[in-house]
Amino acid sequence: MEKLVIRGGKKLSGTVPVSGAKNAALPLMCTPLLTADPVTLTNLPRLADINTLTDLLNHLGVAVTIEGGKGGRLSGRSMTFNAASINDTVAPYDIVRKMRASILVLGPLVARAGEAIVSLPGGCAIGNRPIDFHLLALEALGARIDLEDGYVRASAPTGLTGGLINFPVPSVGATENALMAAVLAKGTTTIENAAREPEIIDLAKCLNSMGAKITGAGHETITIEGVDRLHGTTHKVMPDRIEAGSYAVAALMTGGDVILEGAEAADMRAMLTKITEAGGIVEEKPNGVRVAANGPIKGFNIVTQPFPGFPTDMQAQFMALATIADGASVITEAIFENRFMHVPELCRLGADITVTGSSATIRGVGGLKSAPVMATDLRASMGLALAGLVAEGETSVNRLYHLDRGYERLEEKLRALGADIDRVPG
Ligand SMILES: CC(=O)N[C@H]1[C@@H](OP(=O)(O)OP(=O)(O)OC[C@H]2O[C@@H](n3ccc(=O)[nH]c3=O)[C@H](O)[C@@H]2O)O[C@H](CO)[C@@H](O)[C@@H]1O
Ligand SMILES: C=C(OP(=O)(O)O)C(=O)O
Repeated sequence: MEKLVIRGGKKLSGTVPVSGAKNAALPLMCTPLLTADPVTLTNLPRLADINTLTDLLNHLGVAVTIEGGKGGRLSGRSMTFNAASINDTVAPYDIVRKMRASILVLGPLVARAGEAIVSLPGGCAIGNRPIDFHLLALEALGARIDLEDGYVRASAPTGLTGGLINFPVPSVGATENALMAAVLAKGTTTIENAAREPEIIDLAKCLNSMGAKITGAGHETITIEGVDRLHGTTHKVMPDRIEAGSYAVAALMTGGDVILEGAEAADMRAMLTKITEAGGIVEEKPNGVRVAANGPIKGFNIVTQPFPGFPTDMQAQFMALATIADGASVITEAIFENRFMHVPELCRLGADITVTGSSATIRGVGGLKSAPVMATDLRASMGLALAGLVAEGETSVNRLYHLDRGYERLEEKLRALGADIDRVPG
């Protein structure tokens, strides 16, 4: 096992290239299941989750080729997926347990093959994370759902039929599954209370370029006119707004000045507003977004919400920022019931945080002090790495497999900005 060793106190400055978005890439990689033609995705990030989904697609019979790399599965950024035929409709536990987003093969498999048998993903460190909305969506399109031996079987042997899907609360994954199921259904589907995240828009763009007829992506109501078949396409994965936001926080915390190259400010409004409230400078540039410190960090309040609200995937990073603010901040986690696992670890670095229910009160301290810390999930790991960048002494962050799910070449990118950071055997 490896760990990150960070010697805090360096100001970050320069330009950091923003990678393709993990949370856009994963649903996009499921679109090839909907067509017998090849689909090429460019700007794919080099991440463990991309490998896991590649394994699952291979298992289902999708041929995957990696272009532009110097060898090795992590070296390419452009991949072509060819699902000329589907050999298997089972997503096995061994793969699904590594990555919840495996559930995204459910909708496209039922739509194309008339059946999908997917292991129930179960909960994870941040919460229970049921999949009832995914199942509700498929049932609304006429699929029969059975739960057996830890697997969900969805079947529609004569094909899906368009219908009304009304989500109780917006769900990113369930909206994506619903979209990928409805594109090949007979007739019209309406999704009410759809998630409005930019990743949904990216998925709809890709599906439309394959011949789908989707309108309203990015709004609460999405309409899909089913088509008989889809064709291949080439699609560029959107920039990762969560990765970009994480580097924005790094710039502000370290008193630095960083250009987030390729970042899309329009997708990051809620977090950029909080950067400004915390006293940072935000400047939109032709090639991205500049974030710079401008004096002491001020306290701020956050409630996580579905897009366009403040993203839960940035909560841990902003909590790290709040630990060194002048004054108190309150952060309320309203999406996942157990997403404060970084709190005790931040406290080990000297932070002053009290949690009451779903709210954390963070009283800024003069400075953090290094300690070995344990990452519990992806964004918690980034929160701890950010704290390490300002902590006095040498902080080690263990359990890097979480970070490797979602941050491409993290230590390389931070080092290029001036951080003193190494990945070492743990
Ligand atoms: C791969 C990916 O894109 N992951 C993101 C996606 O996860 P994911 O798609 O799993 O998250 P959802 O938007 O579905 O979750 C929103 C809320 O709905 C609940 N829910 C969801 C589905 C369901 O069937 N039943 C149910 O109750 C969840 O427990 C949660 O409380 O959106 C989350 C919320 O922005 C992000 O934190 C994740 O990084
Ligand atoms: C929670 C996350 O991912 P996933 O939904 O894949 O667990 C995340 O990206 O922060």
